Amino acid sequence: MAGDALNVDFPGFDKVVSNLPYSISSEITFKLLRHKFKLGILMYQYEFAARMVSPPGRKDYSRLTVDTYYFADASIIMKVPKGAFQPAPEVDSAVVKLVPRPSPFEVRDEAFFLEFVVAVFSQRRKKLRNSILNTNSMLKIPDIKEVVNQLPEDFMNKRAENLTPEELASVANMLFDLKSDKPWLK
Ligand SMILES: C[S@@+](CC[C@H](N)C(=O)[O-])C[C@H]1O[C@@H](n2cnc3c(N)ncnc32)[C@H](O)[C@@H]1O
Repeated sequence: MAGDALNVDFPGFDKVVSNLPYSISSEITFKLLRHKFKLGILMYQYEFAARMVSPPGRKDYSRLTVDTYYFADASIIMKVPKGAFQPAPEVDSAVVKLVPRPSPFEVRDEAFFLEFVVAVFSQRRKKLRNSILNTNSMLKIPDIKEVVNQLPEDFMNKRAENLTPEELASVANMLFDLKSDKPWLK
């Protein structure tokens, strides 16, 4: 493959091994996760790798974490200190193993779920109720104020950063059903 990895269509492959350009870690990872492959061994800046595998409730837990978990099992298999390179860079690195698999939780609509995750993590310090209200230009839910009042109170009062991927998916599923005129509430 030749060219800008962000602009060319990836060819078919089973395995990807790469010392990635750290400046495009996010874009390349989101693109890769949406590609079909069996195994990835990828080196990232350590802080980025930590965000890929963070548990909920930590500062590293992010859209990247949930997106990664939705598409793949990810684990840090090796920390690579800056001193391993000559000349030494300014940052530590980590090798991540990515094993794509079906999502461990059900989403009613993949595109909507992934957009919901982008929306609520764009306001990660806000309670879910407000982050949904504030990002409805992305989510496009009719009668959003009424809808959020009917969603589970305990989820609405938490921040996205404190909800597991499964919990986020359950809220996204309820919203999607309401949006598609299939009220689960009645
Ligand atoms: C960290 S270096 C790794 C170089 C080499 N593979 C190695 O392991 O020594 C990342 C490489 O990605 C290239 N690169 C940066 N942005 C790219 C892009 N958008 N598409 C393709 N390659 C890119 C850089 O030029 C650089 O050669």
